[in-house]
Amino acid sequence: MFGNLKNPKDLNIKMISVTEAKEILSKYIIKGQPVYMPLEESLGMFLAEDIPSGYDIPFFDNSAMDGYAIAWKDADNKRKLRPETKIRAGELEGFVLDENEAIRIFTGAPVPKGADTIIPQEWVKIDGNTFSFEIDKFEKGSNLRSQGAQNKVGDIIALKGSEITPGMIGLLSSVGMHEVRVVSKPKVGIILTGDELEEIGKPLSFGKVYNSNGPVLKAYLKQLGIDEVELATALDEPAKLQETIDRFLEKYDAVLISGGISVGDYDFVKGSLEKARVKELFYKIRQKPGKPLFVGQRENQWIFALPGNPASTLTCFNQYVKPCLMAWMGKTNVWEPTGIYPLVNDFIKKPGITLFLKAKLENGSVHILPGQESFNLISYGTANCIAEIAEETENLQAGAPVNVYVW
Ligand SMILES: Nc1nc2c(c(=O)[nH]1)N[C@H]1C(S)=C(S)[C@@H](COP(=O)(O)OP(=O)(O)OC[C@H]3O[C@@H](n4cnc5c(N)ncnc54)[C@H](O)[C@@H]3O)O[C@H]1N2
Ligand code: MOO
Repeated sequence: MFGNLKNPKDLNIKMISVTEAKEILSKYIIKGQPVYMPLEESLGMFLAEDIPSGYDIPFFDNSAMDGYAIAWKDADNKRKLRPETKIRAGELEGFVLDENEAIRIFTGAPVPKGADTIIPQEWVKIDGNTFSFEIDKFEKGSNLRSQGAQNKVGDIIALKGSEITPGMIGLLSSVGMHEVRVVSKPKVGIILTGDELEEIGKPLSFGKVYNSNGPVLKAYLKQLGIDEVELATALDEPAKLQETIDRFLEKYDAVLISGGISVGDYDFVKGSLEKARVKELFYKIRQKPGKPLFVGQRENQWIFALPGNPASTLTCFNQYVKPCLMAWMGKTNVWEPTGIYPLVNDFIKKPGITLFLKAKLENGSVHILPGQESFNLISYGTANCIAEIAEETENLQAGAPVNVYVW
């Protein structure tokens, strides 16, 4: 009877495309609040403002080498060494170079007034108080780090929306910042529904399945730097589920629900969300896995009801939850794939549905992994990305470019 069914459009069920879903979400983006954070605790967050430097950096002309400070003169490689003076890093006294003089200096030390070039000690000959060096190896300004060479006072050194990486922490530390204004992270509640769920640690019995979605979602949030997370399990029982959803909506900026969002007699999530006054943005996307994804909002909260099949939960998090939470935290360009890479093998597909496939990106090529069914987690250990085969695409030949989203 269903032998001629070609694609989900034929089912006359209202479903939107992946592109439409992402357009809707980008229109309804919710942003976190600017907050002050100690710099050392801000790793992975995003700047809420442009950062001007409070100083010229370097703050003073200083030596890039252990050697000798001189004033450059073409065709003159001899100077008189000032024997009693050594300028070291951290030196507070301001020295002045005399005419035709060389002064001993070390890396990071302030350059004496009048000097403009540093000759490293390897290229120097000292004979009594006579200093000479290999002039053809250098030019005026060699090995001198000028005041303001990194940035001038008032220069914008980091832009709003930039991620606080270890490198960014270094840059902001170099201008003396110990606190930054970043965008707050969301607090996230996860509800795992299903009478069949068994907690890890207990033996598995007939009819049960280990709750793998909980650990996946928690780990994914941790990877995004989101650590205020509470997990709860809920049986497929409307009153209890409603109580858990209502309680989580009181506490969390984003509520992720796994399972119970399809059309079965024990799928109560959608009804519970309606009762909780969650405004639906969409329900069901022409994609596999993850077709019955529900996304809604209430006040400034995100609600994602992720289809319970493990591959659906993982894909929907990667494609929709992650970008929305990253946008909340102040990241820009959240919808961009990591890149476009060629397929290693041919791939057979019918048009009318987008496929998200667990894959391995290796040496610039995409291997689609075996075991793509929605229940099957076998590829999770080796996959490092999700490959997107677009809705309109039909069969693909090896070498065809596809969008790739690294975890
Ligand atoms: N008649 C129809 N049935 C189904 C349809 C449909 O269109 N018509 N859609 C199928 C698709 S596609 C998906 S995806 C699933 C989504 O179902 P639910 O979101 O209601 O999820 P559940 O039924 O609760 O569970 C589905 C599956 O996943 C396992 N599961 C659930 N939670 C977890 C967890 N935390 N860890 C590991 N595994 C979990 C659960 O045992 C089920 O096997 O609906 C199809 N049905
Ligand atoms: O959308 Mo379901 O994800 O095919 O299992």
